[in-house]
Amino acid sequence: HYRGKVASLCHRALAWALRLVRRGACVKSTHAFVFSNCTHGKVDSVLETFDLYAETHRSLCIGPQIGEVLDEVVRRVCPLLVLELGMHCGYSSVRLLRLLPPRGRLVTVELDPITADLGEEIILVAGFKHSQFQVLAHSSAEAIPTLHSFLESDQGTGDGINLVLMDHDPQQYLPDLLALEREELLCPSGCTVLLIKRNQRAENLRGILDHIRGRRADLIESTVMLSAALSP
Ligand SMILES: C[S@@+](CC[C@H](N)C(=O)[O-])C[C@H]1O[C@@H](n2cnc3c(N)ncnc32)[C@H](O)[C@@H]1O
Repeated sequence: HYRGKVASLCHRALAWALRLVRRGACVKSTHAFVFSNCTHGKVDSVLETFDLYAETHRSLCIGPQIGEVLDEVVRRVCPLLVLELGMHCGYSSVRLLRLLPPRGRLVTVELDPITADLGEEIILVAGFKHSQFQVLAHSSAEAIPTLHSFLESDQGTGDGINLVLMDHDPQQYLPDLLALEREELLCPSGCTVLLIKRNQRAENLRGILDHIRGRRADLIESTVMLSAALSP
């Protein structure tokens, strides 16, 4: 009489425990898999190993499908200075860095310090040097006001940020864009903002979309990504 119910309960408990374990282990296990299975110094191998991991494990990386949309935008904008909010394990950072022009630089922000360390190691494993990127282990709200001093010390990218990739906390997308504008960190001749749309409800992004439309920016919407070219 109770066998079916007990089996169903056990199944649900196991699924819950697995979800819990995978959620906790996600960053470390992604890092360990990529670190030990990719060819060090080969960018394509690093990205392919991330994709291989994501075939069998839960992964927060944007993955190849969104990655190709990102590549297309980076090739078009050819940015000298990119700001990434939400680095995680470094997948999108590596994707961005491999397409930057020789003088191009990436500043990437990650809230969790352990994740930030692991992501930074993966960027180095992919063959990039500290002269090409900077990891800030802070929340986006803390990091943005500090970017000024960082930009001023950077001769090649003095015009400001040309491309912003937001893939952190959707609740922060609008406050962070407003802070970037208030701090005058965006390139005065125009800046492209990419917003990753995961499973957020449409209303969570309504504020930032209204703001972008209010600026009469060119807004390109896809199911996975919103790209806005903010004019001066
Ligand atoms: C979806 S993951 C980013 C995935 C990454 N873009 C990739 O494709 O590899 C989101 C990351 O943003 C970080 N995060 C969340 N809120 C943040 C905030 N307010 N500031 C900075 N990072 C944040 C999380 O710790 C997490 O590592």
